[in-house]
Amino acid sequence: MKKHIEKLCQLSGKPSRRIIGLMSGTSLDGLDVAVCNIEGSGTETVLDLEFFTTVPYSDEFRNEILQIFAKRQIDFQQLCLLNPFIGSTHAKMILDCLKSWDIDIEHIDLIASHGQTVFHAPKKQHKLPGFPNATLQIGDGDHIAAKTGVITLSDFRQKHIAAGGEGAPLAVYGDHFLFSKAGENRILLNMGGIANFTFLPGTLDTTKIFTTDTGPGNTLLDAYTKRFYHKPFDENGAIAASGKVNETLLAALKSFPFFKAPFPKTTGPEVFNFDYVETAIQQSKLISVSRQDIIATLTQLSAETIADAIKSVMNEDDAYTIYASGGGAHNPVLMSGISHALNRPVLKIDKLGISGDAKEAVLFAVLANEAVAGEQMHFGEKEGVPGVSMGKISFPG
Ligand SMILES: Nc1ncnc2c1ncn2[C@@H]1O[C@H](COP(=O)(O)OP(=O)(O)OP(=O)(O)O)[C@@H](O)[C@H]1O
Ligand SMILES: CC(=O)N[C@H]1[C@@H]2OC[C@@H](O2)[C@@H](O)[C@@H]1O[C@H](C)C(=O)O
Repeated sequence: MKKHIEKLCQLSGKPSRRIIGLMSGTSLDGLDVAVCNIEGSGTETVLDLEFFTTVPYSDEFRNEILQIFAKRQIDFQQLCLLNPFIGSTHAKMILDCLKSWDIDIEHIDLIASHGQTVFHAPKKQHKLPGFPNATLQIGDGDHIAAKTGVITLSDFRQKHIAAGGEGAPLAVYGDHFLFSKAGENRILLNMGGIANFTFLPGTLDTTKIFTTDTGPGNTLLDAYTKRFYHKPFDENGAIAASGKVNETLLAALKSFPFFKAPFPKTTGPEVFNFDYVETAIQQSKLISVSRQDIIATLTQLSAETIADAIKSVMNEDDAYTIYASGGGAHNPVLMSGISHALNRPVLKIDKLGISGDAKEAVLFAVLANEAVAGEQMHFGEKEGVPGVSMGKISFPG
């Protein structure tokens, strides 16, 4: 409708936009909601993170998603129902947040919704000849736009795939626009369910920017902490700290093909799940491993595979600084494991003035800002960072 197109043009021309960024990641812990005021675009982007919270998912809501999450065989009706249900539930969560922050919805320009990843299948993983990289996020943006009355951008990953990428990691764009710094080589490490990092060269040469997933962040730790201790996660790494790394099991876990494949690559809980760990336990022919030793070993697995991935692009004597974000940055055992393996400190991204918990939600606000007001991006021809705008536009009426 013409009035919506006109509104979009007007938003595009504004000096700044107030955008809500939403992320619900592979940990299924809740919906991250970030109210951002964004000026400019590209490397001129200036971000003011006004409000942030994580709205926790109820057990019922999480269990509905878990029925189809990262599974090869599912009930198709469940997938169909969840697409509008997640969209409407996220819309309600946004409206509740705005109420609690005393923000009038009229003062929001755009909503940027990641949706819920339910399956991720890059070619390197599915290996089916003739089929492309694929990923699926649900929680349709039309439901968010219709329920909030705000133009909504969603489903960001499909364009990345259409332009030759694997649909992830997308953090690299926001990382470059917000955190590239002349004179400092930076590694921006995010540890959610899955871990990934962005390398930002201090030369600001965008063709040297690099990003990849590294493998598990917290997903295996969460799964085994729930199984053994009936707790959602290993708070502050306390269980890992009480156990001992089992080197035989660690070696079996690290011998998995994903870790041998070249970078960049992406992955998800489709690969890193109970089956993967149980297979490694059987291969190790261990008679018994205590539950705390399993948690300690899985924590070390995340730490070492993150460090190995960083070592694949950085030499030991290179000068660079690591800034960590995501829930894993709250786990001191994981953080010190990485620091030890790389022989350098791992700082929290909060040092750069942004909450590490908010970073991914902010990213989607930045991507929506780019789609509406950005110029062409140039990251060279290499794999993983196509210079394209992302996000589909849903009008409210
Ligand atoms: N205090 C803490 N101690 C240890 N781990 C923590 C702590 N707080 C959060 N975490 C971990 O962080 C996880 C949530 O991280 P985050 O919200 O960054 O993941 P996500 O965004 O869902 O995942 P992804 O980035 O893979 O999509 C929790 O499930 C838990 O494992
Ligand atoms: C398919 C998908 O949802 N991938 C997520 C997941 O969680 C972490 C890692 O795997 C990353 O590749 C990605 O999310 C972040 C936001 C990204 O695209 O940068």
